[in-house]
Amino acid sequence: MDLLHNIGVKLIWVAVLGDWLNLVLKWVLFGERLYWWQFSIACETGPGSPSGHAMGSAGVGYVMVTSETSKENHCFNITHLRVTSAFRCLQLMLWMLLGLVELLVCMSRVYLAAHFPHQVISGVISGIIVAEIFSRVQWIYSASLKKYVCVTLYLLFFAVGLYVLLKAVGVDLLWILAKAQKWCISPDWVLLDSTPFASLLRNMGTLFGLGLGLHLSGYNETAGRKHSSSISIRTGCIGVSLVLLQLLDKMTSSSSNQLLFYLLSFCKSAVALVLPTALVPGVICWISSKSKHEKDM
Ligand SMILES: O=P(O)(O)OC[C@H]1O[C@@H](O)[C@H](O)[C@@H](O)[C@@H]1O
Repeated sequence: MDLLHNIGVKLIWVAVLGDWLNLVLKWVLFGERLYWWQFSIACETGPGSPSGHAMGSAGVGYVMVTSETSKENHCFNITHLRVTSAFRCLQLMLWMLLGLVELLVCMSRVYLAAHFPHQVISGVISGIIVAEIFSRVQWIYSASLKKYVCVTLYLLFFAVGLYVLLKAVGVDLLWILAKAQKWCISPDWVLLDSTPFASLLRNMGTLFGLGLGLHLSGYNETAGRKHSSSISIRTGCIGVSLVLLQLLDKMTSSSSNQLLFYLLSFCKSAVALVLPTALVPGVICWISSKSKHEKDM
């Protein structure tokens, strides 16, 4: 397993678990929002505390900066005692960049009146905590498909169970959805894909897709199609994956049937991970090895 592979895996785990935790915290904390219904991009259907935008960007940004600085450490081949000034400068610049990005994200959410200041600050802090916890977790890099399926099901049933349990005792966790439907200036602004269950299914699809993609790419490698060596093959995989992901992103499903919408949301997110991790590299390597074989004959 190389370093870049591990960084990619950690990024997705932090993004998914961070967003899942954001959903649970929002349900538990019941955070009110300000006047979020006055802008289309801020007409959110989930409670306000902690901010999902602040939490997600902080968690993912923290992983990127810490991984990049340790990767540079690896590239420069330097010991802890002999850290060069260029390396320190790079570290400082990356941390400053992350600070600036977070400042802009938080200010924009408060400016749009989607959040109170304490909600964006708690979002940044909780995002960093999630990322820091995952920097100590090692089993994610070698988790089997079975483990991915178990974690996906556990997270899904935990969130749905919490919703059903609280509903049974008279607490409606979707209270802010009704508010959005009542107050957002245009009904078109209330998008089904911003609802808590759409976000839950999207995250579960992403985690399952990652597990499936890694499992299939492991199968590709044992089948002799090693797709990590050639730069041209890697570039081809990135290019084709980006085009296919753009096409996938453009696919929308009708929101008239909510259950079907959530199911398709799960499938779309899973496919978005299987494509670049297994399908595209597998097919490109198969084509290239076939043409090489034909040339040799
Ligand atoms: O809490 P915020 O900053 O308004 O963010 C809301 C977003 O939070 C994310 O966690 C969800 O995945 C999105 O579906 C949702 O739109």
